[in-house]
Amino acid sequence: MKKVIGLTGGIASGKSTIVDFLISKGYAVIDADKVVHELQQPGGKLNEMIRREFGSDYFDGQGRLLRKKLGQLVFSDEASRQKLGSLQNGVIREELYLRKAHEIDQLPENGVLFMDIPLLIEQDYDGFDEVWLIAVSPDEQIHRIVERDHLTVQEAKDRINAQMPFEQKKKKATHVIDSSGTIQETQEFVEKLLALLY
Ligand SMILES: CC(C)(COP(=O)(O)OP(=O)(O)OC[C@H]1O[C@@H](n2cnc3c(N)ncnc32)[C@H](O)[C@@H]1O)[C@@H](O)C(=O)NCCC(=O)NCCS
Ligand SMILES: Nc1ncnc2c1ncn2[C@@H]1O[C@H](COP(=O)(O)OP(=O)(O)OP(=O)(O)O)[C@@H](O)[C@H]1O
Repeated sequence: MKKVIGLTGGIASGKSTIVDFLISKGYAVIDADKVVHELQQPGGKLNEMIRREFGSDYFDGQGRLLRKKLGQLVFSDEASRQKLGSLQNGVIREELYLRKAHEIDQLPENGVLFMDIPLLIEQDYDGFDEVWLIAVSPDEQIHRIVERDHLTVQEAKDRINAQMPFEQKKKKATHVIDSSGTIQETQEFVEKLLALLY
């Protein structure tokens, strides 16, 4: 039987790192952040919608969305975040379900599709055989965000606070992946979960 696994976790919990590992193992993966970025680029379904709502200050001369700039606005102002959500969420959801149907069609019998969706639990995405939730402490998230994205501690906290706390998300997860150790340790644990799938 084909399976679809949802992969989720807070910001900088290690989703992309696990996705890279799954791809290296030959698994099919839909990465929601990448899909959103495609939809936001010139010609994408969201590009013009965002320009109309937020103005051309958020675009460069080639019509590309200045994501960092829009991120600074929406993660420091809840009303703007909600406005962006009302604008984008329906289009994103529709695109993700379309791609999911397409990828499932391509899967071999007993194949597994992963969907990395950061807001999977917050936004009630469904239709998964399992949901894998990555665990990381807020302190570690702040540390990683500051290191990786060169944001201030306050900016890191704003992003974390825009998401549902781990304890609440845990209720909806079938498996929890601890990412507080080394990347290798996380990968070894993921290997164990993969082995349980068959
Ligand atoms: C605000 C935007 C332009 C910032 O772009 P940027 O390149 O700086 O960040 P990126 O898209 O890579 O997201 C990084 C992480 O931020 C978190 N995040 C993104 N959007 C949100 C949000 N609305 N609420 C809470 N956390 C969010 C996620 O953990 C995500 O993995 C962009 O994140 C966006 O359009 N977000 C809303 C779309 C969305 O819901 N994305 C999540 C996919 S389900
Ligand atoms: N055990 C671990 N497992 C996964 N990532 C780790 C681990 N230890 C450190 N990291 C680091 O944490 C940082 C964040 O990882 P990654 O970019 O994969 O997170 P993410 O959840 O995809 O982030 P975002 O929500 O911003 O898209 C990276 O710099 C990664 O190298």
